[in-house]
Amino acid sequence: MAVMQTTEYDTIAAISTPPGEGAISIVRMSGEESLKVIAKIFKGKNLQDVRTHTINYGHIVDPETNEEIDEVMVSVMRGPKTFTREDIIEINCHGGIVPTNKILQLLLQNGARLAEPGEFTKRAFLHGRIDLTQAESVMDLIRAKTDRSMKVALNQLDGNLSKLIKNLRQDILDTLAQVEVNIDYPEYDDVETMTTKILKEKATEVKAQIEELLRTANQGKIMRDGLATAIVGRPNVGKSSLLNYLLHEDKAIVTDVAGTTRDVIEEYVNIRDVPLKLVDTAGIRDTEDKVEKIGVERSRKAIEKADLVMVLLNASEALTSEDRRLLELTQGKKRIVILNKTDLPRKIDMTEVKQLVGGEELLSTSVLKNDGLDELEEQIAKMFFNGIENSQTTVMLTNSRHIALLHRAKDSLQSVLDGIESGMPVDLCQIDMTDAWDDLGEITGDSYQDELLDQLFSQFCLGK
Ligand SMILES: Nc1nc2c(c(=O)[nH]1)N(C=O)[C@@H](CNc1ccc(C(=O)N[C@@H](CCC(=O)O)C(=O)O)cc1)CN2
Ligand SMILES: Nc1nc2c(ncn2[C@@H]2O[C@H](COP(=O)(O)OP(=O)(O)OP(=O)(O)O)[C@@H](O)[C@H]2O)c(=O)[nH]1
Ligand SMILES: [Mg+2]
Repeated sequence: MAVMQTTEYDTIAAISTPPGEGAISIVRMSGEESLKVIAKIFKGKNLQDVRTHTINYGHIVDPETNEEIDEVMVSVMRGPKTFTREDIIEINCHGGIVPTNKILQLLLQNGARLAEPGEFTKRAFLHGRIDLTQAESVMDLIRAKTDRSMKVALNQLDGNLSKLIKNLRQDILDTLAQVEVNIDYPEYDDVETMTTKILKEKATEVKAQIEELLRTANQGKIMRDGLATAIVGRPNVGKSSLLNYLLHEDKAIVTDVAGTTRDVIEEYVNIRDVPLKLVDTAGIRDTEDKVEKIGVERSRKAIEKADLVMVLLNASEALTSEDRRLLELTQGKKRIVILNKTDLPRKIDMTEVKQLVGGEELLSTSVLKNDGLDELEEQIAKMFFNGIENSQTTVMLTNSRHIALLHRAKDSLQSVLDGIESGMPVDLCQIDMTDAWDDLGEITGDSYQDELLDQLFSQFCLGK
Protein backbone atom coordinates (compact mmCIF):
# COMPACT_ATOMS: atom_id res chain seq x y z
CA MET A 1 0.00 0.00 0.00
CA ALA A 2 1.93 2.98 -1.26
CA VAL A 3 0.96 6.38 0.08
CA MET A 4 1.93 8.78 -2.65
CA GLN A 5 3.46 12.17 -2.11
CA THR A 6 1.28 15.13 -3.06
CA THR A 7 3.85 16.14 -5.64
CA GLU A 8 3.13 12.99 -7.59
CA TYR A 9 -0.41 14.13 -8.26
CA ASP A 10 -1.05 16.08 -11.40
CA THR A 11 -3.62 18.80 -11.53
CA ILE A 12 -7.07 17.57 -12.50
CA ALA A 13 -10.15 19.37 -13.79
CA ALA A 14 -13.75 18.47 -14.52
CA ILE A 15 -17.23 19.90 -14.76
CA SER A 16 -18.86 19.21 -11.39
CA THR A 17 -22.43 20.12 -12.23
CA PRO A 18 -24.85 18.05 -14.32
CA PRO A 19 -24.52 18.35 -18.08
CA GLY A 20 -27.04 20.56 -19.81
CA GLU A 21 -28.44 24.03 -19.41
CA GLY A 22 -28.51 25.56 -15.94
CA ALA A 23 -28.27 28.88 -14.19
CA ILE A 24 -24.68 28.32 -13.08
CA SER A 25 -22.15 25.56 -13.74
CA ILE A 26 -19.06 24.74 -11.72
CA VAL A 27 -15.79 23.69 -13.27
CA ARG A 28 -13.51 22.33 -10.58
CA MET A 29 -9.74 21.94 -10.53
CA SER A 30 -7.51 20.36 -7.91
CA GLY A 31 -3.75 20.00 -7.63
CA GLU A 32 -0.66 22.03 -7.01
CA GLU A 33 -0.71 23.70 -10.42
CA SER A 34 -4.30 24.89 -9.98
CA LEU A 35 -3.40 28.51 -9.26
CA LYS A 36 -0.88 28.64 -12.08
CA VAL A 37 -3.37 27.22 -14.54
CA ILE A 38 -6.19 29.58 -13.63
CA ALA A 39 -3.84 32.57 -13.73
CA LYS A 40 -3.28 31.92 -17.44
CA ILE A 41 -6.94 32.22 -18.37
CA PHE A 42 -8.40 34.60 -15.77
CA LYS A 43 -8.72 38.34 -16.17
CA GLY A 44 -9.37 40.17 -12.90
CA LYS A 45 -7.49 40.20 -9.61
CA ASN A 46 -4.24 38.29 -9.44
CA LEU A 47 -5.57 35.08 -7.94
CA GLN A 48 -2.12 34.00 -6.74
CA ASP A 49 -2.26 36.91 -4.28
CA VAL A 50 -5.82 36.65 -2.99
CA ARG A 51 -6.61 35.21 0.42
CA THR A 52 -7.55 31.56 0.57
CA HIS A 53 -11.24 30.63 0.61
CA THR A 54 -12.33 33.72 -1.26
CA ILE A 55 -14.54 34.02 -4.31
CA ASN A 56 -13.37 36.45 -6.97
CA TYR A 57 -15.12 38.21 -9.83
CA GLY A 58 -13.58 38.35 -13.29
CA HIS A 59 -13.54 36.98 -16.84
CA ILE A 60 -12.24 33.84 -18.48
CA VAL A 61 -10.19 34.71 -21.54
CA ASP A 62 -8.64 32.41 -24.12
CA PRO A 63 -4.93 33.35 -23.87
CA GLU A 64 -4.26 32.41 -27.50
CA THR A 65 -6.93 34.53 -29.13
CA ASN A 66 -7.60 36.95 -26.28
CA GLU A 67 -11.24 36.11 -26.80
CA GLU A 68 -13.49 36.60 -23.78
CA ILE A 69 -15.28 33.33 -22.95
CA ASP A 70 -17.44 34.11 -19.93
CA GLU A 71 -18.02 36.35 -16.95
CA VAL A 72 -17.33 34.24 -13.85
CA MET A 73 -16.81 33.94 -10.11
CA VAL A 74 -13.72 31.98 -9.13
CA SER A 75 -13.28 30.35 -5.72
CA VAL A 76 -9.72 30.04 -4.51
CA MET A 77 -9.12 27.43 -1.80
CA ARG A 78 -5.59 26.56 -0.88
CA GLY A 79 -4.80 23.17 0.61
CA PRO A 80 -4.78 21.48 2.96
CA LYS A 81 -8.10 22.76 4.28
CA THR A 82 -9.99 21.74 1.15
CA PHE A 83 -12.09 18.85 -0.11
CA THR A 84 -9.07 17.07 -1.62
CA ARG A 85 -6.48 18.68 0.71
CA GLU A 86 -4.91 20.13 -2.44
CA ASP A 87 -5.23 23.63 -3.90
CA ILE A 88 -8.70 23.86 -5.40
CA ILE A 89 -10.07 26.33 -7.91
CA GLU A 90 -13.76 26.39 -8.68
CA ILE A 91 -15.02 28.43 -11.60
CA ASN A 92 -18.67 29.41 -11.36
CA CYS A 93 -19.67 30.20 -14.91
CA HIS A 94 -22.90 30.76 -16.78
CA GLY A 95 -24.58 27.43 -17.00
CA GLY A 96 -24.63 26.89 -20.72
CA ILE A 97 -23.11 23.84 -22.36
CA VAL A 98 -20.79 25.89 -24.59
CA PRO A 99 -19.14 28.23 -22.05
CA THR A 100 -18.78 25.43 -19.50
CA ASN A 101 -17.09 23.08 -21.93
CA LYS A 102 -14.97 25.85 -23.37
CA ILE A 103 -13.66 26.72 -19.90
CA LEU A 104 -12.85 23.10 -19.19
CA GLN A 105 -11.02 22.89 -22.53
CA LEU A 106 -8.97 25.96 -21.62
CA LEU A 107 -7.95 24.42 -18.29
CA LEU A 108 -6.91 21.25 -20.09
CA GLN A 109 -4.92 23.23 -22.66
CA ASN A 110 -3.16 25.15 -19.92
CA GLY A 111 -1.77 22.40 -17.71
CA ALA A 112 -4.63 20.46 -16.14
CA ARG A 113 -5.71 16.97 -17.11
CA LEU A 114 -9.27 15.67 -17.24
CA ALA A 115 -10.24 14.08 -13.94
CA GLU A 116 -11.40 10.50 -13.87
CA PRO A 117 -14.84 9.79 -12.41
CA GLY A 118 -14.65 10.18 -8.63
CA GLU A 119 -11.04 11.32 -8.72
CA PHE A 120 -11.59 14.36 -6.47
CA THR A 121 -13.13 12.13 -3.83
CA LYS A 122 -10.40 9.55 -4.41
CA ARG A 123 -7.83 12.20 -3.56
CA ALA A 124 -9.77 13.14 -0.44
CA PHE A 125 -9.38 9.48 0.50
CA LEU A 126 -5.73 9.11 -0.52
CA HIS A 127 -4.85 12.23 1.43
CA GLY A 128 -6.58 10.83 4.49
CA ARG A 129 -9.36 13.39 4.77
CA ILE A 130 -12.00 10.66 4.57
CA ASP A 131 -11.89 6.88 4.70
CA LEU A 132 -13.43 4.47 2.22
CA THR A 133 -16.81 4.13 3.91
CA GLN A 134 -17.12 7.90 3.89
CA ALA A 135 -16.15 8.08 0.22
CA GLU A 136 -18.74 5.45 -0.58
CA SER A 137 -21.37 7.33 1.37
CA VAL A 138 -20.82 10.37 -0.84
CA MET A 139 -22.17 8.31 -3.71
CA ASP A 140 -25.02 6.96 -1.59
CA LEU A 141 -25.89 10.52 -0.67
CA ILE A 142 -26.06 11.56 -4.31
CA ARG A 143 -28.17 8.55 -5.19
CA ALA A 144 -30.42 8.70 -2.13
CA LYS A 145 -34.04 8.44 -3.14
CA THR A 146 -35.72 9.01 0.19
CA ASP A 147 -35.21 11.19 3.27
CA ARG A 148 -34.27 8.16 5.29
CA SER A 149 -31.69 6.79 2.90
CA MET A 150 -30.22 10.28 2.80
CA LYS A 151 -29.89 10.30 6.57
CA VAL A 152 -28.26 6.89 6.63
CA ALA A 153 -25.73 8.05 4.04
CA LEU A 154 -25.06 11.28 5.92
CA ASN A 155 -24.52 9.31 9.10
CA GLN A 156 -21.92 7.23 7.29
CA LEU A 157 -20.33 10.35 5.80
CA ASP A 158 -19.95 11.67 9.33
CA GLY A 159 -17.78 8.64 9.99
CA ASN A 160 -19.97 6.72 12.42
CA LEU A 161 -19.53 3.37 10.69
CA SER A 162 -15.79 4.03 10.44
CA LYS A 163 -15.56 4.68 14.17
CA LEU A 164 -17.27 1.41 14.93
CA ILE A 165 -15.01 -0.57 12.61
CA LYS A 166 -11.92 1.20 13.88
CA ASN A 167 -12.81 0.33 17.47
CA LEU A 168 -13.23 -3.33 16.55
CA ARG A 169 -9.86 -3.30 14.82
CA GLN A 170 -8.22 -1.66 17.81
CA ASP A 171 -9.69 -4.34 20.08
CA ILE A 172 -8.19 -7.04 17.90
CA LEU A 173 -4.86 -5.29 17.72
CA ASP A 174 -4.68 -4.84 21.50
CA THR A 175 -5.43 -8.51 21.95
CA LEU A 176 -2.77 -9.56 19.48
CA ALA A 177 -0.26 -7.32 21.26
CA GLN A 178 -1.17 -8.79 24.61
CA VAL A 179 -0.74 -12.31 23.24
CA GLU A 180 2.69 -11.36 21.90
CA VAL A 181 3.77 -9.99 25.25
CA ASN A 182 2.59 -13.11 27.01
CA ILE A 183 4.51 -15.30 24.64
CA ASP A 184 7.70 -13.23 24.68
CA TYR A 185 7.78 -12.53 28.42
CA PRO A 186 5.92 -15.35 30.07
CA GLU A 187 5.12 -14.53 33.69
CA TYR A 188 3.45 -17.83 34.33
CA ASP A 189 4.11 -21.39 33.34
CA ASP A 190 0.81 -21.90 31.58
CA VAL A 191 1.37 -19.32 28.81
CA GLU A 192 -0.52 -21.40 26.30
CA THR A 193 -3.63 -21.52 28.47
CA MET A 194 -3.44 -17.82 29.29
CA THR A 195 -3.09 -16.69 25.70
CA THR A 196 -5.80 -18.92 24.31
CA LYS A 197 -8.08 -17.60 27.04
CA ILE A 198 -7.46 -14.01 25.96
CA LEU A 199 -7.88 -14.89 22.30
CA LYS A 200 -11.08 -16.77 22.93
CA GLU A 201 -12.63 -13.97 24.97
CA LYS A 202 -11.86 -11.27 22.44
CA ALA A 203 -12.75 -13.32 19.38
CA THR A 204 -16.12 -14.10 20.96
CA GLU A 205 -16.73 -10.50 21.90
CA VAL A 206 -15.76 -8.97 18.56
CA LYS A 207 -17.66 -11.63 16.65
CA ALA A 208 -20.80 -10.83 18.64
CA GLN A 209 -20.42 -7.16 17.80
CA ILE A 210 -20.01 -7.94 14.12
CA GLU A 211 -23.12 -10.10 14.20
CA GLU A 212 -25.01 -7.24 15.82
CA LEU A 213 -23.89 -4.96 13.02
CA LEU A 214 -24.77 -7.51 10.35
CA ARG A 215 -28.31 -7.63 11.70
CA THR A 216 -28.82 -4.10 10.41
CA ALA A 217 -27.80 -5.11 6.90
CA ASN A 218 -31.17 -6.04 5.50
CA GLN A 219 -32.81 -3.00 6.97
CA GLY A 220 -30.01 -0.83 5.68
CA LYS A 221 -30.51 -2.15 2.18
CA ILE A 222 -34.20 -1.32 2.39
CA MET A 223 -33.37 2.16 3.67
CA ARG A 224 -31.13 2.73 0.73
CA ASP A 225 -33.03 1.07 -2.07
CA GLY A 226 -36.55 1.31 -0.70
CA LEU A 227 -38.81 -1.55 0.36
CA ALA A 228 -39.42 -3.34 -2.92
CA THR A 229 -43.20 -3.51 -3.06
CA ALA A 230 -44.97 -5.34 -5.85
CA ILE A 231 -48.60 -4.58 -6.65
CA VAL A 232 -50.12 -7.71 -8.11
CA GLY A 233 -53.56 -8.90 -9.10
CA ARG A 234 -55.41 -10.08 -12.11
CA PRO A 235 -56.10 -7.68 -14.97
CA ASN A 236 -58.37 -4.72 -14.29
CA VAL A 237 -58.54 -4.99 -10.46
CA GLY A 238 -57.07 -1.48 -10.13
CA LYS A 239 -53.33 -2.02 -9.65
CA SER A 240 -52.28 0.94 -11.74
CA SER A 241 -54.97 3.08 -10.12
CA LEU A 242 -53.53 2.20 -6.71
CA LEU A 243 -49.99 2.98 -7.87
CA ASN A 244 -51.10 6.35 -9.15
CA TYR A 245 -52.86 7.09 -5.89
CA LEU A 246 -49.82 6.19 -3.80
CA LEU A 247 -47.57 8.28 -6.04
CA HIS A 248 -50.03 11.16 -6.15
CA GLU A 249 -49.59 11.37 -9.89
CA ASP A 250 -50.87 9.65 -13.00
CA LYS A 251 -47.79 7.64 -13.75
CA ALA A 252 -49.36 4.45 -14.99
CA ILE A 253 -52.01 4.26 -17.68
CA VAL A 254 -55.41 3.31 -16.30
CA THR A 255 -58.18 2.06 -18.58
CA ASP A 256 -61.12 -0.28 -18.28
CA VAL A 257 -59.41 -2.63 -20.73
CA ALA A 258 -57.98 -5.66 -18.99
CA GLY A 259 -54.31 -6.05 -19.78
CA THR A 260 -53.54 -2.31 -19.94
CA THR A 261 -50.24 -2.52 -18.14
CA ARG A 262 -47.86 -4.51 -20.30
CA ASP A 263 -44.59 -3.85 -18.60
CA VAL A 264 -43.38 -3.39 -15.07
CA ILE A 265 -43.40 0.19 -13.80
CA GLU A 266 -41.07 1.14 -10.93
CA GLU A 267 -41.36 4.29 -8.84
CA TYR A 268 -39.94 5.54 -5.56
CA VAL A 269 -42.17 7.10 -2.94
CA ASN A 270 -42.22 7.79 0.79
CA ILE A 271 -45.35 6.60 2.54
CA ARG A 272 -45.54 7.59 6.20
CA ASP A 273 -41.76 7.74 6.24
CA VAL A 274 -41.38 4.29 4.72
CA PRO A 275 -39.22 4.35 1.60
CA LEU A 276 -40.99 2.25 -1.01
CA LYS A 277 -39.94 1.14 -4.42
CA LEU A 278 -43.35 0.51 -5.91
CA VAL A 279 -43.60 -1.95 -8.75
CA ASP A 280 -46.79 -2.03 -10.81
CA THR A 281 -47.12 -5.25 -12.73
CA ALA A 282 -49.13 -6.66 -15.56
CA GLY A 283 -52.20 -8.52 -14.34
CA ILE A 284 -51.60 -12.21 -13.97
CA ARG A 285 -53.77 -14.55 -16.01
CA ASP A 286 -53.26 -17.31 -18.48
CA THR A 287 -52.81 -15.47 -21.72
CA GLU A 288 -52.12 -16.14 -25.37
CA ASP A 289 -51.02 -12.57 -26.11
CA LYS A 290 -47.26 -12.66 -26.59
CA VAL A 291 -46.48 -9.21 -25.19
CA GLU A 292 -48.71 -9.75 -22.21
CA LYS A 293 -47.13 -13.12 -21.57
CA ILE A 294 -43.74 -11.49 -21.12
CA GLY A 295 -45.35 -9.01 -18.74
CA VAL A 296 -46.90 -11.80 -16.71
CA GLU A 297 -43.56 -13.54 -16.43
CA ARG A 298 -42.08 -10.28 -15.15
CA SER A 299 -44.82 -10.02 -12.56
CA ARG A 300 -43.85 -13.42 -11.27
CA LYS A 301 -40.26 -12.27 -11.01
CA ALA A 302 -41.39 -9.07 -9.29
CA ILE A 303 -43.13 -11.16 -6.65
CA GLU A 304 -40.02 -13.21 -6.11
CA LYS A 305 -37.86 -10.13 -5.69
CA ALA A 306 -40.35 -8.16 -3.58
CA ASP A 307 -39.90 -7.43 0.12
CA LEU A 308 -43.63 -6.74 0.31
CA VAL A 309 -46.48 -7.74 -1.99
CA MET A 310 -49.85 -6.04 -2.25
CA VAL A 311 -52.33 -8.54 -3.62
CA LEU A 312 -55.39 -6.90 -5.10
CA LEU A 313 -58.66 -8.77 -5.42
CA ASN A 314 -61.80 -7.47 -7.06
CA ALA A 315 -64.54 -7.44 -4.42
CA SER A 316 -67.22 -6.90 -7.06
CA GLU A 317 -66.49 -10.15 -8.85
CA ALA A 318 -66.25 -13.77 -7.87
CA LEU A 319 -62.83 -15.19 -7.12
CA THR A 320 -61.10 -16.70 -10.13
CA SER A 321 -58.45 -19.35 -10.51
CA GLU A 322 -55.93 -16.53 -11.12
CA ASP A 323 -56.77 -14.97 -7.77
CA ARG A 324 -56.30 -18.29 -6.04
CA ARG A 325 -53.02 -18.82 -7.83
CA LEU A 326 -51.79 -15.38 -6.82
CA LEU A 327 -52.64 -15.96 -3.20
CA GLU A 328 -50.79 -19.23 -3.39
CA LEU A 329 -47.82 -17.66 -5.17
CA THR A 330 -47.48 -14.96 -2.50
CA GLN A 331 -47.96 -17.22 0.46
CA GLY A 332 -45.16 -16.96 2.96
CA LYS A 333 -44.20 -13.53 1.63
CA LYS A 334 -44.80 -10.37 3.55
CA ARG A 335 -48.06 -9.30 1.96
CA ILE A 336 -51.15 -7.16 2.25
CA VAL A 337 -54.32 -8.58 0.73
CA ILE A 338 -56.63 -5.86 -0.51
CA LEU A 339 -60.24 -6.15 -1.62
CA ASN A 340 -60.70 -3.32 -4.11
CA LYS A 341 -63.79 -1.88 -5.83
CA THR A 342 -65.83 -2.02 -2.65
CA ASP A 343 -67.93 0.84 -4.04
CA LEU A 344 -69.57 -1.71 -6.32
CA PRO A 345 -71.93 -4.46 -5.13
CA ARG A 346 -69.91 -7.17 -3.44
CA LYS A 347 -69.79 -10.48 -5.25
CA ILE A 348 -66.63 -12.01 -3.84
CA ASP A 349 -67.03 -15.03 -1.58
CA MET A 350 -65.62 -13.76 1.71
CA THR A 351 -65.65 -17.14 3.35
CA GLU A 352 -63.36 -18.52 0.71
CA VAL A 353 -61.07 -15.47 0.79
CA LYS A 354 -60.74 -15.72 4.56
CA GLN A 355 -60.01 -19.38 4.27
CA LEU A 356 -57.33 -18.73 1.68
CA VAL A 357 -55.50 -16.02 3.66
CA GLY A 358 -55.82 -17.67 7.03
CA GLY A 359 -55.48 -15.25 9.90
CA GLU A 360 -54.09 -12.37 7.83
CA GLU A 361 -55.77 -9.01 8.02
CA LEU A 362 -57.84 -8.06 4.97
CA LEU A 363 -58.16 -4.49 3.79
CA SER A 364 -61.10 -3.12 1.85
CA THR A 365 -60.59 -0.23 -0.52
CA SER A 366 -62.15 1.69 -3.32
CA VAL A 367 -59.34 3.40 -5.13
CA LEU A 368 -61.91 5.06 -7.34
CA LYS A 369 -63.83 6.58 -4.42
CA ASN A 370 -60.70 7.14 -2.31
CA ASP A 371 -61.89 4.82 0.42
CA GLY A 372 -59.83 2.71 2.81
CA LEU A 373 -56.54 4.10 1.54
CA ASP A 374 -55.49 5.72 4.83
CA GLU A 375 -55.82 2.33 6.45
CA LEU A 376 -53.66 0.86 3.71
CA GLU A 377 -50.91 3.41 4.28
CA GLU A 378 -51.12 2.74 7.98
CA GLN A 379 -50.77 -0.98 7.39
CA ILE A 380 -47.68 -0.43 5.24
CA ALA A 381 -46.03 1.61 8.01
CA LYS A 382 -47.06 -0.90 10.65
CA MET A 383 -45.57 -3.82 8.75
CA PHE A 384 -42.39 -1.94 8.03
CA PHE A 385 -41.65 -0.62 11.49
CA ASN A 386 -42.62 -3.83 13.21
CA GLY A 387 -39.43 -5.09 14.74
CA ILE A 388 -37.37 -2.49 12.96
CA GLU A 389 -35.03 -0.11 14.68
CA ASN A 390 -36.50 3.32 14.07
CA SER A 391 -33.58 5.41 15.19
CA GLN A 392 -31.83 7.57 12.64
CA THR A 393 -28.57 7.81 14.49
CA THR A 394 -27.68 4.15 14.65
CA VAL A 395 -25.23 2.82 12.15
CA MET A 396 -26.83 0.80 9.42
CA LEU A 397 -25.10 -1.36 6.85
CA THR A 398 -26.17 -0.52 3.33
CA ASN A 399 -23.16 -1.44 1.27
CA SER A 400 -22.73 -4.99 -0.01
CA ARG A 401 -18.94 -4.62 0.04
CA HIS A 402 -19.03 -3.84 3.76
CA ILE A 403 -21.45 -6.66 4.41
CA ALA A 404 -19.28 -9.19 2.56
CA LEU A 405 -16.17 -8.11 4.44
CA LEU A 406 -17.92 -8.26 7.81
CA HIS A 407 -19.00 -11.80 7.01
CA ARG A 408 -15.41 -12.62 6.18
CA ALA A 409 -14.14 -11.09 9.41
CA LYS A 410 -16.77 -13.03 11.31
CA ASP A 411 -15.65 -16.27 9.63
CA SER A 412 -12.03 -15.54 10.52
CA LEU A 413 -13.01 -15.04 14.15
CA GLN A 414 -14.97 -18.26 14.04
CA SER A 415 -11.79 -19.96 12.81
CA VAL A 416 -9.97 -18.57 15.84
CA LEU A 417 -12.60 -20.09 18.11
CA ASP A 418 -12.66 -23.41 16.23
CA GLY A 419 -8.87 -23.49 16.35
CA ILE A 420 -8.78 -22.96 20.09
CA GLU A 421 -11.45 -25.59 20.53
CA SER A 422 -9.46 -28.16 18.59
CA GLY A 423 -6.22 -27.33 20.36
CA MET A 424 -4.52 -25.61 17.45
CA PRO A 425 -1.21 -23.86 18.28
CA VAL A 426 -1.61 -20.25 19.36
CA ASP A 427 0.38 -18.82 16.47
CA LEU A 428 -2.08 -20.30 13.99
CA CYS A 429 -4.98 -18.75 15.89
CA GLN A 430 -3.12 -15.47 15.78
CA ILE A 431 -3.06 -15.68 12.00
CA ASP A 432 -6.84 -16.04 11.83
CA MET A 433 -7.21 -13.15 14.25
CA THR A 434 -4.95 -11.04 12.02
CA ASP A 435 -7.09 -11.98 9.02
CA ALA A 436 -10.14 -10.57 10.79
CA TRP A 437 -8.20 -7.38 11.44
CA ASP A 438 -7.30 -7.17 7.74
CA ASP A 439 -10.88 -7.77 6.61
CA LEU A 440 -12.11 -4.94 8.79
CA GLY A 441 -9.31 -2.74 7.51
CA GLU A 442 -10.51 -3.25 3.97
CA ILE A 443 -13.86 -1.77 4.90
CA THR A 444 -12.38 1.54 5.97
CA GLY A 445 -9.62 1.39 3.37
CA ASP A 446 -6.84 1.14 5.95
CA SER A 447 -5.66 -1.70 3.79
CA TYR A 448 -6.72 -1.93 0.18
CA GLN A 449 -5.67 -2.91 -3.27
CA ASP A 450 -5.45 -0.47 -6.15
CA GLU A 451 -8.00 -2.47 -8.16
CA LEU A 452 -10.55 -1.93 -5.43
CA LEU A 453 -10.05 1.83 -5.56
CA ASP A 454 -10.31 1.89 -9.33
CA GLN A 455 -13.44 -0.21 -9.31
CA LEU A 456 -15.01 1.80 -6.52
CA PHE A 457 -14.34 5.30 -7.73
CA SER A 458 -15.15 4.53 -11.35
CA GLN A 459 -18.79 4.30 -10.26
CA PHE A 460 -18.73 7.92 -9.24
CA CYS A 461 -20.01 10.85 -11.26
CA LEU A 462 -17.56 12.77 -13.36
CA GLY A 463 -16.37 15.81 -11.43
CA LYS A 464 -17.12 14.24 -8.01
N1 LIG B 1 -18.67 24.47 -4.26
C1 LIG B 1 -18.63 23.27 -3.69
N2 LIG B 1 -19.66 22.83 -2.99
C2 LIG B 1 -19.63 21.61 -2.40
C3 LIG B 1 -18.50 20.78 -2.51
C4 LIG B 1 -17.40 21.28 -3.26
O1 LIG B 1 -16.37 20.62 -3.42
N3 LIG B 1 -17.50 22.51 -3.82
N4 LIG B 1 -18.52 19.53 -1.88
C5 LIG B 1 -17.77 18.48 -2.34
O2 LIG B 1 -18.15 17.33 -2.29
C6 LIG B 1 -19.49 19.25 -0.86
C7 LIG B 1 -19.03 19.80 0.46
N5 LIG B 1 -18.01 18.97 1.04
C8 LIG B 1 -16.81 19.43 1.48
C9 LIG B 1 -16.15 18.70 2.45
C10 LIG B 1 -14.97 19.15 2.97
C11 LIG B 1 -14.43 20.34 2.54
C12 LIG B 1 -13.19 20.90 3.15
O3 LIG B 1 -12.65 21.87 2.68
N6 LIG B 1 -12.70 20.32 4.24
C13 LIG B 1 -11.50 20.77 4.90
C14 LIG B 1 -11.67 22.01 5.73
C15 LIG B 1 -12.97 22.21 6.41
C16 LIG B 1 -13.02 23.52 7.20
O4 LIG B 1 -12.71 24.57 6.63
O5 LIG B 1 -13.33 23.43 8.38
C17 LIG B 1 -10.93 19.65 5.77
O6 LIG B 1 -11.67 18.73 6.12
O7 LIG B 1 -9.74 19.72 6.03
C18 LIG B 1 -15.08 21.08 1.54
C19 LIG B 1 -16.27 20.61 1.03
C20 LIG B 1 -20.81 19.82 -1.25
N7 LIG B 1 -20.71 21.19 -1.71
N1 LIG C 1 -65.55 0.97 -9.41
C1 LIG C 1 -64.25 0.97 -9.24
N2 LIG C 1 -63.43 1.01 -10.30
C2 LIG C 1 -62.09 1.02 -10.11
C3 LIG C 1 -61.55 1.00 -8.80
N3 LIG C 1 -60.21 1.01 -8.92
C4 LIG C 1 -59.94 1.03 -10.25
N4 LIG C 1 -61.07 1.03 -10.96
C5 LIG C 1 -61.23 1.04 -12.43
O1 LIG C 1 -60.86 -0.21 -12.94
C6 LIG C 1 -60.30 -0.12 -14.24
C7 LIG C 1 -58.94 -0.79 -14.29
O2 LIG C 1 -58.02 -0.08 -13.48
P1 LIG C 1 -56.47 -0.23 -13.65
O3 LIG C 1 -55.87 0.52 -12.54
O4 LIG C 1 -56.05 0.08 -15.03
O5 LIG C 1 -56.33 -1.79 -13.42
P2 LIG C 1 -55.01 -2.70 -13.53
O6 LIG C 1 -55.12 -3.68 -12.44
O7 LIG C 1 -53.80 -1.87 -13.56
O8 LIG C 1 -55.24 -3.42 -14.91
P3 LIG C 1 -54.17 -4.08 -15.89
O9 LIG C 1 -53.07 -3.11 -16.08
O10 LIG C 1 -54.95 -4.29 -17.09
O11 LIG C 1 -53.73 -5.35 -15.26
C8 LIG C 1 -60.24 1.39 -14.52
O12 LIG C 1 -61.37 1.75 -15.28
C9 LIG C 1 -60.32 2.00 -13.13
O13 LIG C 1 -60.85 3.30 -13.13
C10 LIG C 1 -62.43 0.98 -7.67
O14 LIG C 1 -62.06 0.98 -6.51
N5 LIG C 1 -63.78 0.97 -7.97
MG1 LIG D 1 -52.35 -1.65 -14.92
